Amino acid sequence: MEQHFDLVIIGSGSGNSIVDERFADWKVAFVEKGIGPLDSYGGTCLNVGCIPTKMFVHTADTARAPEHGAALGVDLALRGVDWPVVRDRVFGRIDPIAQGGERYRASGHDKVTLYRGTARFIGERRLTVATAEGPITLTADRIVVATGSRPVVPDVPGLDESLGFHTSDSVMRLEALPRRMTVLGSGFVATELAHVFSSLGVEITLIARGDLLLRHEDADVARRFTELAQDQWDVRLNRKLVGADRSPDGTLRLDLEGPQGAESVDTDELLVAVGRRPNSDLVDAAAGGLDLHADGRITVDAHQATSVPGVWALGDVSSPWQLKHVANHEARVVQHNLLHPDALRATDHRHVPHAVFSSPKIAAVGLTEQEAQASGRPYVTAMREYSGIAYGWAMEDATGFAKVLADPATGEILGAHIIGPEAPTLIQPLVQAMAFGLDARAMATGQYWIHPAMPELIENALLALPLD
Ligand SMILES: Cc1cc2nc3c(=O)[nH]c(=O)nc-3n(C[C@H](O)[C@H](O)[C@H](O)COP(=O)(O)OP(=O)(O)OC[C@H]3O[C@@H](n4cnc5c(N)ncnc54)[C@H](O)[C@@H]3O)c2cc1C
Ligand SMILES: NC(=O)c1ccc[n+]([C@@H]2O[C@H](COP(=O)([O-])OP(=O)(O)OC[C@H]3O[C@@H](n4cnc5c(N)ncnc54)[C@H](O)[C@@H]3O)[C@@H](O)[C@H]2O)c1
Repeated sequence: MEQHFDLVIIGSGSGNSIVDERFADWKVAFVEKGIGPLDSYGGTCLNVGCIPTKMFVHTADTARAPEHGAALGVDLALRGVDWPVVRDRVFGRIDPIAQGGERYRASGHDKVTLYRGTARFIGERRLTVATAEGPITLTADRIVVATGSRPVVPDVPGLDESLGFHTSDSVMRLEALPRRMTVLGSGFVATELAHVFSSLGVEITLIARGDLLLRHEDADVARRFTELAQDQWDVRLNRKLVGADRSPDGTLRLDLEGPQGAESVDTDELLVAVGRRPNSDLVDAAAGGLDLHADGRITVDAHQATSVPGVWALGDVSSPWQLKHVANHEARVVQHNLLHPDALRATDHRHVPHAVFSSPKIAAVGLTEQEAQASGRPYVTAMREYSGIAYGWAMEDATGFAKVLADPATGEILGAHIIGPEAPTLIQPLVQAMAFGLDARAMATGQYWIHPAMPELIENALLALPLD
């Protein structure tokens, strides 16, 4: 069977938000293969990414209250963690949203058809979809590829499906909390989920291949985070996983190579979190004539157009930033460009912020100091500790700081990095300043800063910049 459409959208994550009432006259098809253990509709962020992880992080932060209370003279005790209640609160909210989104797409509009199955290009603007009822061919004037990314599993002897390891797709739905969990990786997913499970009482061993965790952060931040992680978890730096095996009693044995030679770790569950690869292969982008980067991302121009006229791509499948706010922005640009082909809009990737919701939290925007150094442009930095502001005294925070980088001549803010409580919220005024061209001096002195609130940390860091 063959069907022709005005528009086909592949992937129901950020792609799902493109079609609104302005497309009412368009004949549209959505294609979604299903994600996570339940083959859910709605993509990574909703089902297996940002939203469940942050719901678990908030729970984990709450479980850590006794530790914070002790520093303040408040004697709290964690009496227990009811994992099924924790887990079912999260997915009891998320799963119905995914189901509702799918129902709406499947039956919400006469001119919209939802196909469940994997789409693959078989030519320019020509696809085959493997549905439960058999293959179907779709052709379209316009196609949006929003197929996202998936966890990478490194090629290590024994690390295959029969081992029973987890990725972020499955680990949040564990039947029961294990006594021990080993996390392979040292990036966003590894450090956020290590925080979640350790706060809920699981002994964490974290295996990193380098000597720093979160090594893409500003080096001062990555060093501070690595020190603090070593106080919480059994962190094995400079290690390589070379083998994995499960014994008959269920114990997983992981063989490592490190600075002291061979060693092994016994554990109950393994979480593999070593990065995500773009799903351009699943959609056979090359067969559709789409140009690819060496790392598999689909090549797009400033308007999110691919190398094939009429085909657009957005989000993790094409973006070097695997972040939901970036995918959302790109989806809005694609939406505009579909509706206004004669007045195309470009994406704005100038000041992309990110946050890591671990313990402690981290947030950043703009250049790291190592990037500023490599760029050769003049810069100055200033750093201020939470322990130097009144609210930091209130919290007894002894480890957090904010660091800012600026152009010494103009005061242009080049980068900002915060590690400590509420970092993802605290960074936002700096993102705004960079986006709207507010310089460091004007930002610090041209407005009131509520006393004694946490943003005084930013005010103090900006005031400390040695500008010309
Ligand atoms: C654990 C975790 C936590 C995260 N936390 C954050 C966070 O706090 N903040 C943040 O900004 N970002 C976070 N991210 C990243 C964020 O989730 C992604 O950047 C974002 O969801 C990407 O959106 P997308 O639309 O590109 O892809 P997706 O949302 O992944 O959508 C792609 C969809 O396409 C489908 N698909 C793939 N191939 C095909 C095919 N051939 N045919 C049909 N369907 C197909 C998939 O099943 C999927 O549903 C997190 C990611 C993970 C894994
Ligand atoms: N808060 C957030 O915004 C958030 C949270 C989670 C995920 N994400 C997005 O999802 C992406 C994927 O997350 P991630 O943590 O899987 O990837 P990542 O790129 O953040 O980190 C991967 C880590 O694995 C390490 N690594 C790579 N290969 C390895 C190997 N063979 N053995 C051991 N370590 C290895 C890398 O050195 C790196 O530290 C992130 O880059 C981010 O864009 C965002």
